Amino acid sequence: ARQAADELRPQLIRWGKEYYENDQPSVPDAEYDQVYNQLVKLEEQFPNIVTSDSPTQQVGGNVDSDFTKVKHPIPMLSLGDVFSKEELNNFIERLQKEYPEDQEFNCELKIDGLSISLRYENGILVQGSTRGNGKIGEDITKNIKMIPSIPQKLTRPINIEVRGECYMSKTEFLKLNERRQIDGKTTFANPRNAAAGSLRQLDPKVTAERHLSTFMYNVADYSDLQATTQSGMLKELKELGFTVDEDFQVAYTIDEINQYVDKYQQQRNDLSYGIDGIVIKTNSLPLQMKIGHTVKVPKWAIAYKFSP
Ligand SMILES: COc1nc2nc(N)nc(N)c2nc1C
Repeated sequence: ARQAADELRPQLIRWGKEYYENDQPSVPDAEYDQVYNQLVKLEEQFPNIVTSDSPTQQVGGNVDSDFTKVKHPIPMLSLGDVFSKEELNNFIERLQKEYPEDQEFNCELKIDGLSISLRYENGILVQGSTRGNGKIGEDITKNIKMIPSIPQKLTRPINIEVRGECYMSKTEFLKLNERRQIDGKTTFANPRNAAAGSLRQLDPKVTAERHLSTFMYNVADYSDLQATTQSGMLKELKELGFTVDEDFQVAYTIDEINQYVDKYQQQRNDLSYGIDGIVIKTNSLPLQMKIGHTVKVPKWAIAYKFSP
């Protein structure tokens, strides 16, 4: 097992660097996920083979030296993921076994973009950053200001840190790659890499011409919000001026969750942007706080990943 893990780890670290730092991965996400989960299972079986540099011990991503660094006051976590309905059901059942009061879930589309964090003081946008390694991100404030869907000023003068996904629509992606082909440049493998490459630009003018979009879905510090549920928080973010993916839906049973998953598994190709799965979250915000998170992921949320 140790020998197997010693082979998997460096490969995942190399792939991780390609994906997070150069936005040009050499393998499809599904292959990375599959090898990553092999390592997770090995480490679960033989905990003593876990090393501190193992990709399972840190949120992916690094910080490019060209950008000013930003320390996230509240770490930006990633999400645990499952790849089958059976695993999804197990996750929900385990959660409800530990927290019987957890009977209401918010189902959301998992946009295939890159995570960003936006900080507002008295309702004014003061900083935008990438997730980086979860604790330290890159300051991309100048680029963030070039994205039309990101409000420079909120409808209420509050202090808030909002997290979400920056993505490129399928049509923008195709147009960009066509242009790059004509200019004899390399093309992007998928919209996620195109969005990452466009956002992590040193020249904000380049970001401006890439027509990026955003959906905000989480709040790091929601002390100034009235909402007490995830679904209510999304509505409040919309009122504040953010763009929110309106496809979210509250579910009260595992069947309703599965119906939502099936619905968007079918509609996936008709959406104007790429999604790589569904995120199911405990809807009660106080309960989210009570359930908490591991060093890497919230324990009140799970990502159901679509097979490619
Ligand atoms: C609570 O943390 C998260 N929530 C999310 N929600 C949606 N809808 N999509 C995501 N990609 C996402 N990612 C993270 C880390």
